[in-house]
Amino acid sequence: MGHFEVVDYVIFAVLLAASVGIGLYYALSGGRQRTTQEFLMADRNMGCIPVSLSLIASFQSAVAIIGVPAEIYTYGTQYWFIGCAYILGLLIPAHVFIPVFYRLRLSSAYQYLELRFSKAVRICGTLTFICQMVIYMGVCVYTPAFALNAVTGFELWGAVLATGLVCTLYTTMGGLKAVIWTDVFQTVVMFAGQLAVIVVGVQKTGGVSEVWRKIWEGDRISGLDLNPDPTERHTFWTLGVGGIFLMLSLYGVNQAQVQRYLSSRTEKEAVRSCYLVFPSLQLALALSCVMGLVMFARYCDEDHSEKPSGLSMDAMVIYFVMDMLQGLPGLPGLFVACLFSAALSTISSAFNSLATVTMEDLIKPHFPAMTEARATLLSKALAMSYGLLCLAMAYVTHLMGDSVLQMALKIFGILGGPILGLFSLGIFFPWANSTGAVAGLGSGLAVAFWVAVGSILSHTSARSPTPECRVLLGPDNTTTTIHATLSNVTLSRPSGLKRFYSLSYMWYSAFNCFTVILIGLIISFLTGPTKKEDVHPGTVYPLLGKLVCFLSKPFKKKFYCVTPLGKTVKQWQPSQQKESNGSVLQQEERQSQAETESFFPAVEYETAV
Ligand SMILES: O=C(O)CCCC[C@@H]1SC[C@@H]2NC(=O)N[C@@H]21
Ligand code: NA
Repeated sequence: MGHFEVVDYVIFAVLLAASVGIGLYYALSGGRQRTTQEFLMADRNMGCIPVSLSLIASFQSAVAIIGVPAEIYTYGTQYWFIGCAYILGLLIPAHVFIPVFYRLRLSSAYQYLELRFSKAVRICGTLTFICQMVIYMGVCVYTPAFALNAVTGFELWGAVLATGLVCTLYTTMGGLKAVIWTDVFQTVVMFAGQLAVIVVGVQKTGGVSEVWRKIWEGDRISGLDLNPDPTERHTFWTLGVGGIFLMLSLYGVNQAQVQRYLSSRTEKEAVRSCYLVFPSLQLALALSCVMGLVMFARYCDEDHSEKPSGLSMDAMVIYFVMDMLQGLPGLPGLFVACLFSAALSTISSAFNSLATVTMEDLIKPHFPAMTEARATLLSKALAMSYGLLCLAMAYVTHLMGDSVLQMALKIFGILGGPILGLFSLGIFFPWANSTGAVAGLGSGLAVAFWVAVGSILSHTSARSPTPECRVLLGPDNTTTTIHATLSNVTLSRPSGLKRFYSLSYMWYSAFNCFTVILIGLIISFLTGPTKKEDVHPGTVYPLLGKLVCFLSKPFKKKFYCVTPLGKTVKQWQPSQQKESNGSVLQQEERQSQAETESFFPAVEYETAV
């Protein structure tokens, strides 16, 4: 089933060659990757278009291309509501996280944690991030190779090795510039591949109206499920609200994305790139969901006997693609190129961000005297070693067996959620101190693993409706319902601890984030909250102050806004720059501080006038 013509291999090889070519170009042009500023930060001179396409590519891998259609085919279009989470999931990074990180002129997001808390907090954050990305990278390398192998006999470990090596090669040679520009190229290939499958799929299934009829009768268009039960796997709340925290953990505080924001030539360019992510992410989501619907329309009214038995849902997507594109030379190759583009662009982003944080957060602080040449060489060696580590992780994924989409989203929830909580604790709660931060992160991770392991051991993965597919059978047009797939039988409502374990994995990000914040604040207050004047300027975003000012706009006189206590506050104008604790601020720092203060009005409480 699904053999490849020569032209398909040529297209796949062209994709790999193009990526290596871009890497080579950036290795031999510009500053020739001789400084970490260029290698890790792309000289901080990138425009918003490439940055925004690169931001998409970072967390849109073969997992989404295979996993989302499988999700839609099995459970209907409920997952599509995650698109609602993209609104706040991108607005908050654009207006809270980017200004804070950009004005502190960081290289690694975790430098923020040392400025706001302490070196220990920075190390803990960095190590958690490294765990998250290494495991996630394993899933991303494994997914395309495994799915292809299951259906087409495509050489599994050969593909994994080819992907890993090509990716390590151009990441090591061309640094962040190469990673961003290959991401741009690979995102275009990714969209093209999905579009090709949809167009051919619709045409082969009898046209749009026929596809729509089958989808409608197959009850695949899910309504707005407002069920508030947090153990329901996918509802508007778990996807639309729980998804916001998933997005914040990825597009707000994940180093791979923060590094792209920081590589933008200006803060405004970075904010614009964040805004540009929204339409592209909606397009990516729509393409994946439509692909799942077309696949459903194609196979719904067929008995499932002729399919190779035991194919997982993820492999079924490849089966569908090869079935659609067979006999159209070049298109199977295009889809394989699309799959590996999605994987490569995510893995290269992960490599590069891992190398950056390892250098900036774990090595440089201990070797301040290290020369640029040696530091850059070490960064390249790190990219290489992470490449090999990720191949090992691919094997671990082989053993896990969950649906790849669910696996990736769980990883983000279990490890990304606590990191989001740690940064939120620092940015929104000035009283939080280092002890609270470490205790919060530790407890957040402990609870996260407790829930995750609990849900695996008690097999109460969140209840899901048994998908049905009503089809017209026989000449007398009787309708029969068959179960599209044998999903786990819905269990009786679990109680107590079992209920806790059956929390929907889409709530992991929010739940773990709040655990870190709650514990972090409690410990901070118990061990002596941080005083306002001790907080490093520009590391706190006065959410309350901004909200109050924003909400009280109608009543606000020029330069004043009313606090909830009815007092008037005088917004601090840059001209009234004070020497903070006696030391004269350097002109440049004064300017950046003024910028920061003007963005976050440092409110001073005066007696009511
Ligand atoms: O594709 C992957 O590698 C991970 C699965 C998707 C991750 C999340 S889901 C919400 C957001 N939208 C995306 O396209 N990726 C992230
Ligand atoms: Na990708």
